[in-house]
Amino acid sequence: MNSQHSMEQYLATLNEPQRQAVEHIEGPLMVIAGAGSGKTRVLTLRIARLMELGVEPFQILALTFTNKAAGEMRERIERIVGTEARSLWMGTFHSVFAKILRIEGERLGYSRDFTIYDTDDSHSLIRSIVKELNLDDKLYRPAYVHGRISLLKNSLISYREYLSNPIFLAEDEAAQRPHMGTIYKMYQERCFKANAMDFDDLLFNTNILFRDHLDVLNKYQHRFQFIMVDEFQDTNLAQYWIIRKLANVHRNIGVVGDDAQSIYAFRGADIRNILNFQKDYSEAVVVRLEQNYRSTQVIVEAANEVIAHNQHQLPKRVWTSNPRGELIKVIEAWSDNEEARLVVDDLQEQKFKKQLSNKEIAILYRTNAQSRAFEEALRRAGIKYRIIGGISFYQRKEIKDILAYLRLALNPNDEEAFKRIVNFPKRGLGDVTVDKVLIVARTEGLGLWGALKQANRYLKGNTLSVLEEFTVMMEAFRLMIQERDAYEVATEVVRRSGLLKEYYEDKSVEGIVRYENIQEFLNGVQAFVQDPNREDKSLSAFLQEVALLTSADEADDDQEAVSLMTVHGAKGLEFRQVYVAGMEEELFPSYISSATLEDLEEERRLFYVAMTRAKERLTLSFARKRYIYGKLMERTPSRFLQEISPIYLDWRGTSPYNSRAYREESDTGLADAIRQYKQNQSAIKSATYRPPADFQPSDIHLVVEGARVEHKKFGYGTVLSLEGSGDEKKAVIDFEEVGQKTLLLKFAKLRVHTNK
Ligand SMILES: Nc1ncnc2c1ncn2[C@@H]1O[C@H](COP(=O)(O)OP(=O)(O)OP(=O)(O)O)[C@@H](O)[C@H]1O
Ligand SMILES: [Mg+2]
Repeated sequence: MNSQHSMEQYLATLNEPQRQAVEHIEGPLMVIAGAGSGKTRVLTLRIARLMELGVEPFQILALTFTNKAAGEMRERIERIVGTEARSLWMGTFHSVFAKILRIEGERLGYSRDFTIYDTDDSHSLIRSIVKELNLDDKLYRPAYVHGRISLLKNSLISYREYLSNPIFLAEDEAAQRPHMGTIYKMYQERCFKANAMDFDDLLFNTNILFRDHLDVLNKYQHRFQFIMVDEFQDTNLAQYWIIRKLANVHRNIGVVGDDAQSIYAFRGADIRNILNFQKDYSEAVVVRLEQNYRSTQVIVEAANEVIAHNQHQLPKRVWTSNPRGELIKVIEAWSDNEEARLVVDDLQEQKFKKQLSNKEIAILYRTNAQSRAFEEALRRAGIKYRIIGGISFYQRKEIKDILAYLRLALNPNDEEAFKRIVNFPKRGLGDVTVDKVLIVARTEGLGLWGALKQANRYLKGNTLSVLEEFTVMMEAFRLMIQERDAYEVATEVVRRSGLLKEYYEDKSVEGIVRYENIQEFLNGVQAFVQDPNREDKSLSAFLQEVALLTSADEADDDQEAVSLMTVHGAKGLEFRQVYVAGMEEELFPSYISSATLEDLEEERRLFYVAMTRAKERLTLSFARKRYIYGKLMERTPSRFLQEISPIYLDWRGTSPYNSRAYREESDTGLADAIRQYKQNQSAIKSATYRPPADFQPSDIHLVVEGARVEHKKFGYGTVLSLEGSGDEKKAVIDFEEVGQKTLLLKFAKLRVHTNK
């Protein structure tokens, strides 16, 4: 009774097309609509309504962009229909189909405990294959080869198809990499032998499973009466085929997306899936949402203007009845560091003026490398922030070490895990021994575990006994897994493996941090097993969850922190205030992407995504000079800035001297900037005479009396005098912001204007 009431309340807030989509029951449905028009909301309410109409939660499959998005959606639905919502099949494509492959993977020859290889594992495997084949590792760089294999798999091209179709070979030959097919084949075979799947295999193998095992397909086709996909524009072929097959019986497939926000073509996402959908489901009800509920008029209209520059797009109108709102502020800085300072100045002012909390603010950038300057500026201002994406907790060395132990305990054929930890902590087992084991495993078809068990046939002496000790230990872990939960196993593994001792005894700063991280990791495993909503508390379930975390999943929403992330990571999210940094040519649009029209259009969609994350206020910033690979380079403002009419912009002109703030002396950030500009002007000018190596990070030989230097923390300064020599060399520096300091050059990491 209560719950129905709230469903009705929700329905009452919807506009007409939204209601039509929510109330749609049977048959295919496609909602293609602009940013902020309520697509995700419609999808959520439709699920709740279906459940209210009596559809069982396990009959509904909903695929989202991040696991976090799935969690949030589940919570919302729970508020309407109650705890039943927990039994919905919801998550990313990868996590849902990994779950199904755990259950059905034996059909394909994988055991239940298969490992999911992460990018590092894949790269390491490729590196060893390239080495074995004696190929040029510059030509066959792991990241490149992996990208190529990934794209092939996401386009459902197996290595067999690759090898039997001259088209692919011709492509790679043109790129002077004729051995790509051989590497692809070996890569797949090695993964299979190691009982491992990489990320792309989760989709690729699901397709094979459904193609070759009709009884399995049939089971899931009947189970999932309703299938829903958010962010449909970013599905690739492998994903499209999975849902197409699954929906074949009931044909209740509902997709929502926005072609203007398609930003994963580089990973094989294909907007044509939107067109295919209309072909495959000609009876589909197509709903268009045009009203944006998220952003101000200024933001909506400016975003429309930008995206209109793309030739390839479906015609679409987006409007809003929200207030007109503030103009889009453009911040122009002289350097990347100053850009960060000005942004943080503005952010502080806004926080104060509008009583914003940190979590209502986001700073977005095109590449992760841009985060450093913002982190520093925020830290200096004492503002809490969190980086979403970047190096995640689970990517840290010490955590990957524990995970490798746990993975190997669960899947004793996991070669990449084995290579990582067989000699860590140090046991005196060298590469030669490791290679021997792996060669026996491969050539005799024993698999890694078989080869380990028979080590006495091909090893002897101390090496043999150490390796046998290792094998016995892993065996003990293996037995434990069957009886104990993930937490009990993890604590035992951390202790017995010697990992805890290794880091406990390391009293360097890094060692202490690593030790703490291990504790933190164990806390995480404990929380996992204590979660009352979780039925499966096994190590296997835990490892699966960790392997499938997307970078956006790690954000902790309760935290009172400003969010820093790439634009890609911000998809689907919204914030009251958004800063988009680095609006410069060759950065946004990125250097690689301005090459072809198609790439440029993808960058423009990315910028459209960035702009439309903002609810109330949007700020765009760029720098006139920026360090690129350690060199200070001249920058040109992004063409995207020109694509917004001046009527939407608060751009204070190209010179800070013209600015209102300069005249009023009210904007401290800008006033600082101007001061610094004046002081640096001569240095910068002279520096441009010998581009591009005008700045030399931390070269102590260039620190001479009178030199202008920049310090990470203290900012700009002038060297007054020098003392001592060699490692003891110190400089007395007069910093503009913090005054005089004496620094030991060895540690100071100064950037020096050579001033020649
Ligand atoms: N009918 C409505 N009344 C009030 N608020 C709404 C309505 N529809 C959507 N909203 C709000 O508008 C915002 C955007 O909605 P939502 O995130 O569902 O849009 P979206 O189309 O999925 O956006 P994106 O394309 O960025 O993923 C949310 O804050 C949502 O709660
Ligand atoms: Mg959405």
